[in-house]
Amino acid sequence: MKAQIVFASMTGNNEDMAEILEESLQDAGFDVESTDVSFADASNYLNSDLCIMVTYTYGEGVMTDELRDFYDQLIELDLSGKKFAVMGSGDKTYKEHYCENVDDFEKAFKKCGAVEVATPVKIENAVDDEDINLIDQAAAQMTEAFND
Ligand SMILES: Cc1cc2nc3c(=O)[nH]c(=O)nc-3n(C[C@H](O)[C@H](O)[C@H](O)COP(=O)(O)O)c2cc1C
Repeated sequence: MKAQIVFASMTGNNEDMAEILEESLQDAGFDVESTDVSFADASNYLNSDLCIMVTYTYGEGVMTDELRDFYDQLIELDLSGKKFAVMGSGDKTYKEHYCENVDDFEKAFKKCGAVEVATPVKIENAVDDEDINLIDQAAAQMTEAFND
């Protein structure tokens, strides 16, 4: 099974999440490709069974230009028959905007016809041991979805 992870990260927290998820999925037998959103083309999701977005949220939920460009590509795709998951790191001091771009991508994948196979993981800032458990649990849910 092929998994495509796209991550958006400025200071490394979301990149760390993506790396942990990548390892976890590889251990479960997935063939994983992980790409920085700056270099990613959303159409790559068409070649994978599991589509994953790991994203920051900056600017009180307003997407950065690179995230918006990627989002605009994604929203045009037909991802019927694909499975998806989203996760990200944000900061609760931004209150109602906490991890808002994670929610934006969750809605976008649903609009594209993909089926969500893991509970979104939202963590605060840097990854700690508890967060690693959450990411691993989400990876287990993703894996389970292919065993049904
Ligand atoms: C200027 C600025 C704006 C931010 N806006 C938000 C926000 O709206 N919502 C949120 O959850 N976190 C917000 N954050 C926190 C970052 O998303 C958080 O630190 C995250 O871990 C950064 O991820 P990265 O290290 O992958 O870039 C903001 C941080 C900065 C510096």
